Amino acid sequence: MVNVLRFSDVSYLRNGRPILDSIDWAVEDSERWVILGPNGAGKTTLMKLATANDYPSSGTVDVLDKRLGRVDIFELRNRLGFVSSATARRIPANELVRDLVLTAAYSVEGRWNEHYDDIDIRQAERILAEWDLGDFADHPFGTLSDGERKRAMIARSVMTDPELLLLDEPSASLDLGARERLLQMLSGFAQSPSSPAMVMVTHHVEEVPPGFTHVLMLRGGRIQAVGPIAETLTAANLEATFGMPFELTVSGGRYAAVARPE
Ligand SMILES: Nc1ncnc2c1ncn2[C@@H]1O[C@H](COP(=O)(O)OP(=O)(O)OP(=O)(O)O)[C@@H](O)[C@H]1O
Repeated sequence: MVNVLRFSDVSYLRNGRPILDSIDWAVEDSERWVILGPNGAGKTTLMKLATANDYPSSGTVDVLDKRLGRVDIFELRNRLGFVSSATARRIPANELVRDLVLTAAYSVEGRWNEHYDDIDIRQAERILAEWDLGDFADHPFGTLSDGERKRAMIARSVMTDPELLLLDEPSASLDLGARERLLQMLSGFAQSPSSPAMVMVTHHVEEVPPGFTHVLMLRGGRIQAVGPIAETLTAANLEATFGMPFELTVSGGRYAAVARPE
């Protein structure tokens, strides 16, 4: 087992306020983590540190065995896959889906005059099929539905064989069918031994894909609960995290939570 991410006593302060407070957390290469918490809990800030897009105010963050502050972050970012609504906004609307995936191998957004190797072209075709995008390969990114865009961004992020894949709210804004289709794919991907370590942020227990192994629950910048999902994602921990009582059901590896009448 290899640590791909390690936060040691990490705090992140802005305007004298702790946005993350004394976070101790480690992710191993075989693990798939869900980060769960209410609005403003600090989830996006945690992802900024995990993707080397910011630095802690105190404590240490190690990403793929490299200490933030001591490593060339551009070299590190080539070993990470990251999908968020902000990364999708940077994609030119006229970029073809095939090129979107292919250009990841060359760390560019928007095809120019690069020459692509056959091995990269074959890898892109395989990944497009895997994420059910074969029919959209020649469509411009700007014409895709939200669900297709999410799949296209994930396909791009796995093109480089990242050692750690981070997904910030991949199911946000999707309709029920698109959400379920994406969850099935994420679940299959999470359960493949050849997949990288994964960390996925969500607000909703219904969006936890079966196959995810661990959960970190955040509230007000502090860890409320952390550990293997089966024993940590409980009604009591949801109440501590979201500040109200829930009835939690688990069926076929899927979670559902509704407010418990008081
Ligand atoms: N650079 C900053 N300066 C000041 N406050 C900040 C900064 N970054 C984040 N915050 C504040 O820190 C808190 C946590 O923000 P963050 O975006 O990490 O939460 P989140 O859990 O991702 O929320 P959401 O679920 O709504 O996306 C919020 O109250 C936010 O306003």
